[in-house]
Amino acid sequence: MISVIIAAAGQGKRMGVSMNKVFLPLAGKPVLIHSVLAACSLPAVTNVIVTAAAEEVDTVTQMLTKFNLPAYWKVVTGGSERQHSIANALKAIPESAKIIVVHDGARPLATTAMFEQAAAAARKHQAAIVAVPVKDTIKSASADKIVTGTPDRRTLWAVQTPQAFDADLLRAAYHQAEQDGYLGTDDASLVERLGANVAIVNGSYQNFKITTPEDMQFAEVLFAERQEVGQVIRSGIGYDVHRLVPERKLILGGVEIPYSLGLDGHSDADVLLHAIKDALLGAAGLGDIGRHFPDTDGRYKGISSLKLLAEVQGILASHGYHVNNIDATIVAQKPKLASYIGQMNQNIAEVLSVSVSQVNVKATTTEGLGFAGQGLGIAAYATATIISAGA
Ligand SMILES: Nc1ccn([C@@H]2O[C@H](COP(=O)(O)OP(=O)(O)OP(=O)(O)O)[C@@H](O)[C@H]2O)c(=O)n1
Ligand SMILES: C[C@](O)(CO)[C@H](O)COP(=O)(O)O
Repeated sequence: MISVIIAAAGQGKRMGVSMNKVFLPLAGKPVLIHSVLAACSLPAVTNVIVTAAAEEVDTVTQMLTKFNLPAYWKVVTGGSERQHSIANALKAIPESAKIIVVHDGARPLATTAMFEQAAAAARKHQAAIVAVPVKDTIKSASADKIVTGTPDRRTLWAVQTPQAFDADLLRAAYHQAEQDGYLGTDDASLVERLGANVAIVNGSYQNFKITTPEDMQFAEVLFAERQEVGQVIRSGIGYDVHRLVPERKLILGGVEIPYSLGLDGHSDADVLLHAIKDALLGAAGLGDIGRHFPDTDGRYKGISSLKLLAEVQGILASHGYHVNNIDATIVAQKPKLASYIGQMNQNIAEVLSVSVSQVNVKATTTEGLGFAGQGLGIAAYATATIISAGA
């Protein structure tokens, strides 16, 4: 189980704008959201703690709510220095966390691979940082700008985030730093003080910290490039069956259809939308509706499947996907569905924010064969294609 801390409680003074730099829009999303989503792209991440300045807690909360994160999240108030912010966030991490990954909200270009490699190295070595070899010659200098030394560049690394740690080790390091009044500029430096080894995993020169206005311009270019290069189409399949029973409404594609029987189920039993949702989640590699909306959860009793379709759309959006097209077939001997299909297409298109031409619902009988043919139940098949903006 991995817990993530995202540091976003700074002021962004060097950016020279009137708002916190992590709120600035970048490739259609705030900088902070890119950083959070990069961290959440690791399946083992179960919770995310975001630090925010006291006066920005509401703004950050609203922002995270809007982007419908795939993991549990919480916003905590930061401190006057980054280290104080992380110390506050540590208090909100569950005791059960094994690995804690710390990441700057201002590093939106971190990749899933960086998080994976840092976490794997932390499991092996207890502590790991993402870093790149320095390219320039580095000098030390006195306050009056006289060079005092030239360290051997071959031993120097420019350190980034994510930084990943054994949870107990990181807690001990922060405790010790507080006792000693030590203030470091990254998390690993606190762990180094305990004598622990910190492993380096290769970062990327593109994983820079957004600090000054030209960083925003450069990041825009890199995101645009990723979008072009990395855009992929994925497809998914969904199938569902519900039993026809008396005293239930028959709802298909969000349309209530007059019939003597209705579909039985925990929700409104809209078999068509269930198949479509499974196809969408399958296309995104995100499991199925049973995983996201278990029928053991009372919140979903009788719920409109259109509402859950909207939630699935939000989950996909938060993973950087949008819907390309849906094709679906309802298998029902009775009632005749042709006159309702236009409305089903419209309902689905509206919820998925696509045009009606991207949704194609069909219906068929089975010539009296099988459970559908005998009128015992209705089945639905769906396929979906979605487009990702790339890694
Ligand atoms: N008290 C602080 C200071 C910084 N940060 C976060 O730590 C990351 C790295 O810090 P930095 O780039 O220095 O951000 P700022 O402090 O916001 O920038 P500046 O120094 O230009 O004011 C940022 O995502 C920032 O929001 C934080 O959580 N709490
Ligand atoms: C943690 C860090 O991003 C590693 O490079 C960096 O040290 C943060 O420093 P800042 O002073 O908060 O910019």
